[in-house]
Amino acid sequence: MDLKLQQYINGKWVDANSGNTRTIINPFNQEMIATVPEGDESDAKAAISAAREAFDNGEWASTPATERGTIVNKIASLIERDKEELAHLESLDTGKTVEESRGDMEDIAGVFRYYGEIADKDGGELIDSPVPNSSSKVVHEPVGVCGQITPWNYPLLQASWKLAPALATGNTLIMKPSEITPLTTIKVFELMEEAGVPAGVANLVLGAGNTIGAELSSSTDVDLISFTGGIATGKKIMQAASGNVKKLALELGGKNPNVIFADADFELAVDQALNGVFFHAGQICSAGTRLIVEERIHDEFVNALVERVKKFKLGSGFDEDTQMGPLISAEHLAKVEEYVQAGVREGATLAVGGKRPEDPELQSGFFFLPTIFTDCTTEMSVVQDEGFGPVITVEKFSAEEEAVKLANDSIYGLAGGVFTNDIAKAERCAAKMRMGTVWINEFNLYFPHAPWGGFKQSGIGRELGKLGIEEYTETKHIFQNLKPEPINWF
Ligand SMILES: NC(=O)c1ccc[n+]([C@@H]2O[C@H](COP(=O)([O-])OP(=O)(O)OC[C@H]3O[C@@H](n4cnc5c(N)ncnc54)[C@H](O)[C@@H]3O)[C@@H](O)[C@H]2O)c1
Ligand SMILES: C[N+](C)(C)CC=O
Repeated sequence: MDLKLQQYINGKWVDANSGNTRTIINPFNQEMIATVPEGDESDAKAAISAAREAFDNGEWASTPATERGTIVNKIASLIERDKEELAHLESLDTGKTVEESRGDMEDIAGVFRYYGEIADKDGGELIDSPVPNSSSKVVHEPVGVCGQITPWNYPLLQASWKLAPALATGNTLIMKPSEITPLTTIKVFELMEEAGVPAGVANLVLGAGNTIGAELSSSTDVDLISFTGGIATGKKIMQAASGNVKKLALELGGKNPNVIFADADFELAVDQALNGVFFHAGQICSAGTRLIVEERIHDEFVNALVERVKKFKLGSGFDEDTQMGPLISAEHLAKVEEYVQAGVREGATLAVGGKRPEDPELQSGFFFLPTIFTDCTTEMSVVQDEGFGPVITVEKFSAEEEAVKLANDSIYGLAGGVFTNDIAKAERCAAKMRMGTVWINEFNLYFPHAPWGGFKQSGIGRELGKLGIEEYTETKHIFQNLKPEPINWF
């Protein structure tokens, strides 16, 4: 593998201080793909200190935004140049199909391009000061040293949403990718070095969350933590970050409703409902795993889903006809199995799937059959909890208000969908659905220009779009008295 397989701290490629390593495996066949350093708190501290020094010396923050934008744009071009290699690495590491990974790499290049282009578009704002003989302006400055922690399901995509705006706005950073999927993030650090990101500005530490992630979250030298991952980890990070009242951006989980009205285009809704869940084997924060179907079409809709699901081709992400790859790990597979068993115990009906496949060719991988539960009710754990696997629950409704109530009956509020040909009805539902993204006659679409994030326990803050830049800036008001005079109070 033509990859450095090291950490990147203060402009140098280094092993872990302890000399420890971790083996990275392919979830399709459990073969070893690579051995990478397993850093710990001491590596995190070295990276924090490099990022602190690089921020405090002021060089990167005071580099003209146009120049920073040029570097971020160059990273986009290098990702486009190395797209095939990156897609191959992502599929090896995650098991997703190489076609999906290619799409991810295009999205990732697009994110760097978007932030590269808008890096120099914020010239601040002049305020019409109410005080005579004064000037008043608002400027945006980088937050400082940013800790960035990412999950395994979209390793490089989630990293790009953090790296690109942080660099464009003049911050310095320490990235910690998921310990089980670090390869494409390592590769992008090679590309960032090639693009001219100065030493110390972007640092990469590899290893576990409870060591490196915890150090980043609690360090008083880190000014902001941007985290994407599960709710339980997000809560720990919030607590650890309180020590120095860090700024926090949290992108957490979802149990996302997809409301299908009887007047929807039937074939479109079936197709999008399947894509919305089974893409990447359901390991998507915004997967539409909670189907809410109008009673009149419920049976026909479920039958159509089941017939399509039975024909899915599971296999290696590198086989052209594979539609769904494995889950990420043995541990995650065991969690999904337990989640499904809980659904059965609680009285949901298994319409299809519910177990590992029997195909001998899939026995070395972490495969789980696409699964549909019917007869679901809101209090069931499979309806309320994020399973993060290829599992749909189906509930019925008969009135619009009931559909919206079901959709909102969740601790989550990441995303949701509505399928109907009645545009007024779609707009009414979208207005009442309490989530960060609502798709109408669409599911799981995102692009760099529009913000992404969750209501309720799905998170705090927004990534992407102009709000994605705001996460990485502090706002400063500068007031100048142009005719100063003593106040003569004391
Ligand atoms: N909202 C979004 O945009 C979005 C996107 C992708 C994934 N997710 C969510 O991510 C979850 C799946 O990812 P996961 O299993 O990797 O999540 P996770 O919370 O287990 O791990 C995420 C990251 O946090 C690190 N971590 C673990 N413990 C930590 C600690 N104590 N302190 C600091 N860091 C720690 C991990 O090492 C990893 O890098 C799902 O819940 C999914 O919905 C959300
Ligand atoms: C945010 N997204 C949809 C790219 C990945 C969620 O897991």
